[in-house]
Amino acid sequence: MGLFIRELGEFGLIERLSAIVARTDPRVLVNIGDDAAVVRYDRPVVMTTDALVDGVHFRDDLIDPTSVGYKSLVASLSDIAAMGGKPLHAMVALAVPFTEQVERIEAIYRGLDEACAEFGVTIVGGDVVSTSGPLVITVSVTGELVGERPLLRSGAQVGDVIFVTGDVGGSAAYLHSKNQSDGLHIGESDEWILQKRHQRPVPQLMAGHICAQNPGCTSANDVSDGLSSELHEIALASGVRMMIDADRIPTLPALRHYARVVSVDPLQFALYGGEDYQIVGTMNRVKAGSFLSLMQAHGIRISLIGQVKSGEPNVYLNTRSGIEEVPKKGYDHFPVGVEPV
Ligand SMILES: Nc1ncnc2c1ncn2[C@@H]1O[C@H](COP(=O)(O)OP(=O)(O)O)[C@@H](O)[C@H]1O
Ligand SMILES: Cc1ncc(C[n+]2csc(CCOP(=O)(O)OP(=O)(O)O)c2C)c(N)n1
Ligand SMILES: [Mg+2]
Repeated sequence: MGLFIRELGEFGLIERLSAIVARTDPRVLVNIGDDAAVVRYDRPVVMTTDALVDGVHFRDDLIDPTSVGYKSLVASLSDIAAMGGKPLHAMVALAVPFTEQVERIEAIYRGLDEACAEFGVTIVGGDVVSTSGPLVITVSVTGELVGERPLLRSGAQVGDVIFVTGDVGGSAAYLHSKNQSDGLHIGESDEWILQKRHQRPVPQLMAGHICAQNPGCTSANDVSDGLSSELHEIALASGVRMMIDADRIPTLPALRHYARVVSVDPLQFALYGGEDYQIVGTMNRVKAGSFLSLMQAHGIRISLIGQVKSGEPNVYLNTRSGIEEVPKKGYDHFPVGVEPV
């Protein structure tokens, strides 16, 4: 049996956790240990926060605690990327059950630290409280805008092309496979590929920088709730219609293979799954060629998946059998009309 947090106490835990994430950063004037942190920024500040709840955002049998920590930071970095920002500092608030073991929280912090090191972020503070409910990790990140302006959801123009980075649906396919009762639908190497999408998503920071510095990029949104949901957000904020081509939506061979085995349309995962942490956005058609080349020169996979049209804000899918409306579904914490279980 490991050590329980109540044997260590609040301050003992904070001491251990801050040792895991300690780093020196010339921008940090006051680090962990005082009433608040003080940092120095030279440019407009971008800030975001996301809470992750045990049982809702992660579950022991789907993800290891180090990856939970890693992914908790990535979820916020992804929002900063989609705004055209460079993440710099983070705050982490933990609501910890009385029965929690120190080992698990330390593992989460090792994952947070891993992501901090990889993406140049310093954790400058946080909070620890007890709870009679599940573990909640709230990560807030601040950074600076890299370009002259933030990337918004509201700038899409009629005639623009729609782009998405990387591939979508892999994380949701992994969750789906783990929720199958017989669990034998997936080969080992495909499972490993999809597991990585779920457990270790990559925030599209470089793609966000390139978008922010290109005046032809008219809107951007990160894919947390699902491609459909994010496209609907852009359509609504910009007052445009989005038309996407089913055949151009980028999915992994491992996802398509799994989808075939379980007889699910791969687009179900790609459009409505979520937690892809890719960037979807719109781009002036004339500037699209050089934009694509620059992305590719940086090793970023990017696909043009459709066009922006005029009309009532909505999203449509062009398939081989015709054009259909894409429902605005995706991950919703409080779906209307669904009674809690
Ligand atoms: N409790 C809240 N108080 C104030 N603003 C909130 C709250 N929850 C969400 N928001 C804001 O609403 C907007 C949409 O949130 P959300 O759907 O979570 O975006 P995302 O998918 O990018 O994380 C964001 O600007 C977010 O900051
Ligand atoms: C145990 C478990 N069930 C379901 C999911 C899938 N899931 C949970 S939250 C979510 C959407 C993203 O989270 P949210 O809090 O809506 O992020 P935001 O849009 O605010 O960035 C998804 C797809 C998961 N990761 N783990
Ligand atoms: Mg959010």
